[in-house]
Amino acid sequence: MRIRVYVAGKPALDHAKRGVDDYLKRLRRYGHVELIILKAGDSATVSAQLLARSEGHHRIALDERGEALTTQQWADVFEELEQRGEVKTLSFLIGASDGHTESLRRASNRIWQLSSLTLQHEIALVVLLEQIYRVATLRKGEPYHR
Ligand SMILES: C[S@@+](CC[C@H](N)C(=O)[O-])C[C@H]1O[C@@H](n2cnc3c(N)ncnc32)[C@H](O)[C@@H]1O
Repeated sequence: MRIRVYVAGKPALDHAKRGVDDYLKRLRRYGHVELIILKAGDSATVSAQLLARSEGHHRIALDERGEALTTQQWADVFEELEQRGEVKTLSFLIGASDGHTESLRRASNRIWQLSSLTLQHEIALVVLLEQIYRVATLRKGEPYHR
């Protein structure tokens, strides 16, 4: 199962860029995780791009009001989707500064939060990549996840 992470606008904050590069590099050992950077814009434009680019994928929208799961629960969902074998691409969708549109929410398979705090989208991206990395190490029984 491939994992794609969609975000609008290239990370501009220095600390976020370093975090993104670090986790993408670490994730190379664990298979297909791809970051796709879309054109920045308002909520409606970004949500429309996210929907178009993730057509046919299993969509997980990231939203501070979403379902709060533990890292182990994320790993269980990844495992279950892989076992079912129906999902070729799992896509995480990060929204614009005004968040996702209602139609994107409705078209998503799941809506997950990273915390109940509102995060700057580049910070949300770093936290998301770190969790994807943590799940990968957890599933392999590696010591990073303690
Ligand atoms: C600045 S936030 C948008 C905040 C916006 N006021 C809202 O109500 O959604 C930009 C994007 O970062 C992501 N994000 C920010 N905080 C998050 C959190 N705690 N959990 C999950 N995603 C988050 C979401 O994808 C969100 O659409």
